[in-house]
Amino acid sequence: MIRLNDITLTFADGDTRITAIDHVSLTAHPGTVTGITGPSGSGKSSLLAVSATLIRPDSGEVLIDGVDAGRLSAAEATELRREKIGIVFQQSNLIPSLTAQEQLMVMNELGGRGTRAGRRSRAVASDRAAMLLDAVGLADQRHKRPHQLSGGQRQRVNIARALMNEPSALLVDEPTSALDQERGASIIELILRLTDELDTCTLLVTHDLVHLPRMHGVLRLVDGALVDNRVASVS
Ligand SMILES: Nc1ncnc2c1ncn2[C@@H]1O[C@H](COP(=O)(O)OP(=O)(O)OP(=O)(O)O)[C@@H](O)[C@H]1O
Repeated sequence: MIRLNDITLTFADGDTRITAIDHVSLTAHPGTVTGITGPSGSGKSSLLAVSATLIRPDSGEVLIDGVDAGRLSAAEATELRREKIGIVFQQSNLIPSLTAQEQLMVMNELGGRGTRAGRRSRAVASDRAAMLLDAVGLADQRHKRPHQLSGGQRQRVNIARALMNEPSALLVDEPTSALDQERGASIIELILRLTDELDTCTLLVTHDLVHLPRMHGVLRLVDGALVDNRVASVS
């Protein structure tokens, strides 16, 4: 579970400070996708970065599976990210020289001993990579490198890679921004299905309102503050 309690985050801006997140609280449960929406500059990416423990807020608590990230040392926070958090960034950041299968295998090398599955042998990791690439519809593309894949396929590899270490939290930033409507919709469907099958608590940033009715809950930000909090029946 991800729980944010009264998060405020500011950035220096000359002599003053910009408030990127303004007293935001949220709870995301396993098996659900929470959409985070709002206009450009409203704090969506900042909220995801705080949830990922990549940025420390000025105040408030970030709890990942009950662990208070604010009380961890930098090394412990890195370990928490490896074990518990899968991140899909807006820009595909695949390694150009590696095949799809190898992109996933790299995550196993980074995975700590304490992950939900522990660090696996190469054979077990290879099986999990193959299973995930199959789950994202790329079983027959696994030996291709990023330049041989379409934008939608690269995004699918990103999602599979984020799930390699069995994270309890999946954080996804604008996964459809570089895709047409149809490919975007199929990426959203994929994230919904994997969230259900793998029981992740998923936060998904999108400015595309079309996808929001499919989510279990929606948070709308304006100027860093929560203005609408729709939580559906699924919890
Ligand atoms: N590293 C930073 N340094 C200074 N200001 C920042 C930094 N990151 C974000 N901001 C500011 O914080 C506010 C929120 O930015 P953020 O990127 O979280 O918004 P967003 O809703 O994700 O925007 P977009 O939809 O355009 O990606 C903006 O005013 C932005 O300029």
